[in-house]
Amino acid sequence: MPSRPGPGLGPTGGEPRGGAAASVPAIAVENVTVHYGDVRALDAVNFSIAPGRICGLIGMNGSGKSTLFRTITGMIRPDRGTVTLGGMTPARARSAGAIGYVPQSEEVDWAFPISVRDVVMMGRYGHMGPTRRARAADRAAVAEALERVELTDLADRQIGQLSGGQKKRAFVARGIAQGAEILLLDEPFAGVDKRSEATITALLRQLADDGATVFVSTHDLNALPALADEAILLMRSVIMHSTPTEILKPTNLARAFGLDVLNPGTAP
Ligand SMILES: Nc1ncnc2c1ncn2[C@@H]1O[C@H](COP(=O)(O)OP(=O)(O)OP(=O)(O)O)[C@@H](O)[C@H]1O
Repeated sequence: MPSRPGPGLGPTGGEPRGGAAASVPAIAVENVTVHYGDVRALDAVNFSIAPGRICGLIGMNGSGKSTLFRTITGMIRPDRGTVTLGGMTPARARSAGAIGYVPQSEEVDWAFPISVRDVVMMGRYGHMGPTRRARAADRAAVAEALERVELTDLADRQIGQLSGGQKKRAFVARGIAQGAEILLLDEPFAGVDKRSEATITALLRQLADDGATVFVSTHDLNALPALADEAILLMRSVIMHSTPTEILKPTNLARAFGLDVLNPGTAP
């Protein structure tokens, strides 16, 4: 993974202002098509995201958001097209610890007997070697990550005994402890109250200010301007990739959702 972009990249985004590393997209998806049997979940998806940006992913149920995340992380291999992360294949980026993934809640076994601290420690596995024995540096990174997401007091709780927002923060902490340069979050605001949503939004902004690239799916359209520098409207392929303001224009949302989702009363 190229080193994180330095001060050449503005904290709230903006185009990279030079430097070879800054010209390599953090996430590049080229012509990606994915099928599940006969179902075409993604169809010739194309876009790229520059380092240090927060990009929102918007689309109706079944539009392919989770499939796109799984393809970017390398869990799914596309039938056609390529994904590159900082110039690397997903497999290489994963083994380099460059991708952090916060899955949808339904994908996690919350009954698994593991503490919050241990979940965050999983982010350090790539740093530990085959013995997976935590060293002082690993424990310090976990403690710092827990502090950043304000979960230090709950570190010894079983992971399933957290609230929805706290669970999301635990997984964000795993990505922080890992030192992930690309963070993918699938619906981090689902089942989360406004306060936790604001905490997570502020945290993601800090991570992006530090150079991380954040790609986040959400159904909460009203949260988009505060959350993201740019956004993608997905419906099997990219309908639009622009600023949140542009994406949220009713005519554009109608292209993805087929109705005026922000002002349902005014829908034709
Ligand atoms: N394992 C699977 N086998 C078959 N079809 C699948 C599978 N997973 C997803 N699909 C289908 O692929 C399409 C895209 O699904 P995906 O889960 O990526 O959408 P999504 O945008 O994440 O939806 P949601 O907002 O409901 O989470 C849908 O038509 C879905 O039914």
